Amino acid sequence: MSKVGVMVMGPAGAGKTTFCNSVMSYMESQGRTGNLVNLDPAATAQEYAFTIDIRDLISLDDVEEELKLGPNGGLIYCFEFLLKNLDWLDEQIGDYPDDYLIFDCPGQIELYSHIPAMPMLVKHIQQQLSFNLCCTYLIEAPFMVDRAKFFSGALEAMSTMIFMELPHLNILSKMDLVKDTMSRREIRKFLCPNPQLMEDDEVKDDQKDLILSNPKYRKLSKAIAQLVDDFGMVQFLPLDCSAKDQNASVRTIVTCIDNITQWDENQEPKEPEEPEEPESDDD
Ligand SMILES: Nc1nc2c(ncn2[C@@H]2O[C@H](COP(=O)(O)OP(=O)(O)OP(=O)(O)O)[C@@H](O)[C@H]2O)c(=O)[nH]1
Repeated sequence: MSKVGVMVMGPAGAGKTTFCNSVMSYMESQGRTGNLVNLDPAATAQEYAFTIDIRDLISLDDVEEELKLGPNGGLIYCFEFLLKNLDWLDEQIGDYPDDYLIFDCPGQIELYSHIPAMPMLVKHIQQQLSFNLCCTYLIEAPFMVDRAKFFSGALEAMSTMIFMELPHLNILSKMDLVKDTMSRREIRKFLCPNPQLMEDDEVKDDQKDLILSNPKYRKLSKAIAQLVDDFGMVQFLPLDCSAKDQNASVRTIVTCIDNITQWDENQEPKEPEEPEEPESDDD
């Protein structure tokens, strides 16, 4: 039996909730059971019901109203409140020998870059609740319309990977929206990119002034591309949740998650080890 958790992270509107629903639908089609955990205190209604919902503990609306905080300050307050009430989360998660939790996270990227609440939560779920966790980081494919933006997105994903210290999968979401602006062949280069990509980038009209007046621009972009490549983490998996056969789109991703988290439905639960008898002084 396995306890597996998938943290679904990424900027606002990247398609995290849609992806969570697609994973649930795929798992259903495979006769598997997953549970959705909503960690977004500002979430709205969605397709699959949340099994665990942070809004049952605290909601952003209440925090904004009672403490007069804005949406970002309110979100951070909600996470700090959750960290002070981890026994609530423990109780909600329960102590099942076998569990597959999909955590739908908020879209504020400061949670993934420097605010310690999210890594602290991750450590608690890993260490106190014994879940094998992995992070999926979604970035919208249509934003990657040029290579400089692509590498900037890759840096953002890399920063999350370093901050969370979790096995990490990058996902290019909304692949269906790419076909109007860039051919599929073009975007496929980004799935497994290398610094050479910066060499043959077209200079777009609206960037010409910037580039011509600042020759350091491309040099800097190339240096960043090299850095991302040196880290060797820049592979992206494509995702298209609008596809008729959504299951096909998430199958590869779920298989990767299963491999990373060592999910195994057939594994027998381990017998708890007998504590060793302390040696008697008489011996
Ligand atoms: N065309 C297309 N649209 C998508 C896809 N995935 C999500 N969307 C749309 O993108 C919008 C945002 O999707 P969400 O799943 O709510 O994104 P999110 O990352 O959870 O958003 P926040 O919770 O606000 O951060 C919605 O209108 C979705 O229908 C996709 O694969 N293709």
